[in-house]
Amino acid sequence: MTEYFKPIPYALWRKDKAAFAEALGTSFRETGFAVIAGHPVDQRTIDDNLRATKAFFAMPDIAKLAYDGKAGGGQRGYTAFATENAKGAAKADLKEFWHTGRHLPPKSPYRETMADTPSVGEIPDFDRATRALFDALDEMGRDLLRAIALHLELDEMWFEDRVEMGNSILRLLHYPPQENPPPEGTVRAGAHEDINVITLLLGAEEAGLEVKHRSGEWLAVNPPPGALVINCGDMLQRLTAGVLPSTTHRVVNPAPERAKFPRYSTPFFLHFNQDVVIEALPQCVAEGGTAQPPITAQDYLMERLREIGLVKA
Ligand SMILES: O=C(O)CCC(=O)C(=O)O
Ligand SMILES: [Fe+2]
Repeated sequence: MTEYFKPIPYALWRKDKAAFAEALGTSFRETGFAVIAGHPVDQRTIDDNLRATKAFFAMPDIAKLAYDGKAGGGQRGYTAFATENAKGAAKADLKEFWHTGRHLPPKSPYRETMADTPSVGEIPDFDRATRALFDALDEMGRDLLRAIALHLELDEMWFEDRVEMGNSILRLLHYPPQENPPPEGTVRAGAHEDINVITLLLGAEEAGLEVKHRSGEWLAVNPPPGALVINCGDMLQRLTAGVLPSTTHRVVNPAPERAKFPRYSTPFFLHFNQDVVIEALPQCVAEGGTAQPPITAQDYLMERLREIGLVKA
């Protein structure tokens, strides 16, 4: 049987760039996903963020709703339980979440489309801990993009100035325990694709994440402790004319013996700068990919947010 999601050691990137790029590219082409072992994000940064996350979601609804991000399409702050739905799905997901966005300099032109993240006064370490994890994953994401660039026969730094002010988002996710069976047909996260360039996901050790292989089979992703899951989003798929697929994935409800446990996971959605034009790479078209018309990252994001119910049409 093919061994999917075999952890790729991050240390290989330091030792042999070509070998790492090849391993990452092969995994992405096959499943749209990869698992990275020995990632460089400091455990303390992860632990502090998780502590802040748990403290936030433990607050009463009324306190959380003071940070409601609805007016801004849920791109910053809090989105309440059962609000977001997967594209085309009738039922909302059994999750609540928080979004931290990029911290922009006061005069940045990107302020027009990228809002500030609200500060959470009730939890003294919240702003610092979430910002620290945002920055660590932003840095690691840029490093991974260098490997992806090599795989795509681009200059290693090709992505660098296209993502440095990207509208990236750190999502703190809370899937509450399911002590009573949830309503028929509802799941923790319905089948969907991510909108962005790449996603770096922490916290998928608690079971539930499944990836739809092109054979139609749902594959469970069970990263070992300390590993990080990464996947291609729609923007990378569009850039590569489908050569690197943005694979459908979901989070299924827990098995009965885990139903009393919550699930906390933390995807970092790495985005392009809003004004980047996403246009199919000729080398990907040449190898059989299907090009779509060029579109700016901002226009594409708005189109997709309408589809998932975060921005009303
Ligand atoms: O919670 C997870 O493991 C995955 C979450 C996810 O796919 C998403 O929020 O886009
Ligand atoms: Fe996702």
